[in-house]
Amino acid sequence: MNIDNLSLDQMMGEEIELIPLMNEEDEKRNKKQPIPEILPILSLKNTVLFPSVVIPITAGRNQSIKLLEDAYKENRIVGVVTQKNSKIDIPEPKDIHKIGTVAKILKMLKMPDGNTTVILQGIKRFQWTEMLQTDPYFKASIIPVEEKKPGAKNKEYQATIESVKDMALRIVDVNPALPTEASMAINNIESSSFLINFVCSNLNLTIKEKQTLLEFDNLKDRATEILRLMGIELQKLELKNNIQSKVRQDLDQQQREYFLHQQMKTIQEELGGVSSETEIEDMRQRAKSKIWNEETKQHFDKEINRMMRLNPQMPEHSIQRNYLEFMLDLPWNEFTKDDFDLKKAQKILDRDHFGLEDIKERIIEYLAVLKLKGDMKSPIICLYGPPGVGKTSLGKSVAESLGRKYIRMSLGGLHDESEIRGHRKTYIGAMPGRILQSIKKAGSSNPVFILDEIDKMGSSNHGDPSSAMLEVLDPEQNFAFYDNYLEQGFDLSKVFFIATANNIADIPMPLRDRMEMVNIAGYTIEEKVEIAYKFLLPKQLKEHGLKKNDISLTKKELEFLVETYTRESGVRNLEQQIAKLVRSIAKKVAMEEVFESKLNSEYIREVLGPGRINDKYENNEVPGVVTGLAWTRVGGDILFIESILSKGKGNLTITGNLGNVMKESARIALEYIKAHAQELGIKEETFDNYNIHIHVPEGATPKDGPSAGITMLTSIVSSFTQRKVKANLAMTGEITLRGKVLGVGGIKEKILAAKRANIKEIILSEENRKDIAEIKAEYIKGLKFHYVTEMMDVLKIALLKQKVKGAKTL
Ligand SMILES: Nc1ncnc2c1ncn2[C@@H]1O[C@H](COP(=O)(O)OP(=O)(O)OP(=O)(O)O)[C@@H](O)[C@H]1O
Repeated sequence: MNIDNLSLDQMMGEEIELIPLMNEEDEKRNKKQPIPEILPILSLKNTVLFPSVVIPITAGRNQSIKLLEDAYKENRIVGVVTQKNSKIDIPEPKDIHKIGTVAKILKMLKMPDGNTTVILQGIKRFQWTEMLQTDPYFKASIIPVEEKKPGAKNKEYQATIESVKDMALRIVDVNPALPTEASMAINNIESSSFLINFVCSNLNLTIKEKQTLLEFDNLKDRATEILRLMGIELQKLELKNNIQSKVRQDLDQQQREYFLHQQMKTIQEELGGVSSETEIEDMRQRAKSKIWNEETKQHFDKEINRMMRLNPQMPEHSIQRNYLEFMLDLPWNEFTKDDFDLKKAQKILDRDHFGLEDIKERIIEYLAVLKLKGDMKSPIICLYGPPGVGKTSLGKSVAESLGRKYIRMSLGGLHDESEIRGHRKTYIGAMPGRILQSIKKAGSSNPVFILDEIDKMGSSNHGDPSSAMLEVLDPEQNFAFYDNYLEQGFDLSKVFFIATANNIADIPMPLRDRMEMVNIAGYTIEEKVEIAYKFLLPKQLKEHGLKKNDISLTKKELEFLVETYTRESGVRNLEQQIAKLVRSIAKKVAMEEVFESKLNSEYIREVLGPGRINDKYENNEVPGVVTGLAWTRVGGDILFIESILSKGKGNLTITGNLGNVMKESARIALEYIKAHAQELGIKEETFDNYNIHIHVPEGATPKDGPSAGITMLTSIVSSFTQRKVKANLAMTGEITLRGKVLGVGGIKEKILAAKRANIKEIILSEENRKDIAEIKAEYIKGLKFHYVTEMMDVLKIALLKQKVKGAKTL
């Protein structure tokens, strides 16, 4: 047996007329309807019928069908109650509620499936008192139960009714399952009790809740309760709607993105480009051949998965792609095989460089240790010396002889630590550090890596690059060099670093401690001529596409070239001058002009211009002019110190763009001379009657340092005594007020410069004797050294008894 609600469709079937809504009149009529004292009782499983409400019912149980048929034939009045438990098929009197609603059968239809459908309208509530019959259906004696309805003037009740109406309309509004016509129906309801019962009947409530509502005797209480239940329902509906719309939005967004991605992929493929998926797949394939440790592998997987999640149109996508490309491009644990044939190495070094025997030997020793020990733990070599002496090119030869890749990185002007270590990749425009960029370029993890101009590295508020360099150069740390961009340690321990510098004093101390310093001082004129003859000229001829006998330059012409057109310790400028000459001939060859392949000094002058006469020792005819030796970043040089007396009040003037230390030397010298005037044969009043002016040409070049001390001393004494300075003499040394001569630096370069300038004798501090001992005999051939400790000794050697021609009497 089965009693169910009729669906809306069925209700709208042809044979059912639409039941007009209840108005006050209908209600009154209903109330007056006589109710018999004994009624057939129809039990419903899932429905509670409220007074005045019209509902369709389908009866499936035989008893119910019989009941309805009998009642329909009689007065069409039945008592409708709800079962306490809807699961019971054949209920007994104890299984049904006591309170129900008397109903009128408005219509009865026989359905094709054998069921009977009736349209019932609730009339008023009742309570059954005694069950008189249970077979074939329930029949019981009943008493009507009146409802208490507050009057029209009860404001609270009216307000509650208004709220019920508003709330009902809102529920219709937010519940997508309800047709919008429902709000029209609600608006048309005039009777307050019908409104309450209509809402009770149609609201989505449990049967138990509906039965409780039905059992409220006071309509106001029923209204209040329904209001509460509607509030809950409304909240539930709104929550559900919110969730649904959010889910829908998320889905819409995802679908949209998926759709757009697909479109983009197709467009990219049409244009012949590579889609992001293909790119990622390529990268995964490339990663398979990489020699990575577990940690790096995991890192790569994590990062590539991240890339997959990124939208290819977003800038993050290309940042991520660049990062992964960089990881893949780096030569992780990829090495070139070393060639440890040291004889061959020696040959290559000799083939490319003239002289430099000590340095070459040191390099071969280094390679020997590398061959035997197999690691690079020995300190890094730093070649230092003036520009153009072959520091960088030596590194290149080392790379060739070992069969390693060669890279050079200039550290000059580097101020920022991140240039070495890179920027964290979260920054826009972030890049890896230059060390790893160079390694990537080299394509192997063990190249010969020249760190050029390590002394020119500065520091700024962006951090000190030298601290990052410490990690690079320290064999204990560089097996896991951390680059901020890569976010991984990279092994630099197999890299053969060679650093170069011009001035070791400018290399930060901690860096200097980690390197083995090897000095390349510079070349003598003879050596330069040899280098030009054997290396630079053939190299330039080759570079300009000329044949060997297109140009012939004898050593004599080369010497002229060196002396007239270059002023340097190295050979870079010389190489440039040779290149100019070679170019001039190349032009003639190309234009098929007739030319003389043997280049003489006239031709050189024609191409290179008048040239400049190098500073050479001049003469000793003028008092107060003494030759000093200076050290500059470009090597050694000679310099003249001049002093002159003029009538005055004993003032000292110093010119020539001198630094403080040099000015102090002048003052020390003068005070020393004043203190020892008698010994030196100078009248004391001379100091008060004459001004002395000391000048060091060339004024445009800044000069500083203490090494001109003895030169200034000699110059001032020569001016005050008008004594001649020994011919072809030069000197260098620091002075003290006590009269001592201290040692100075840059001796090798100074000696070379002195030789070039035609100096024959040199005064040095005793402390510098050891430096001279280190210089090869051929460099100092023809030079005479005087080692002194006292300033008086300098004067004894430097000043002749003889006065200059036309000497003044002071
Ligand atoms: N002893 C030498 N034999 C042959 N060629 C040399 C020698 N010394 C230098 N050269 C040549 O001189 C040129 C300049 O040398 P290189 O660039 O190595 O100088 P550098 O000392 O590294 O200078 P910088 O300090 O400016 O870097 C190169 O072409 C190099 O081959």
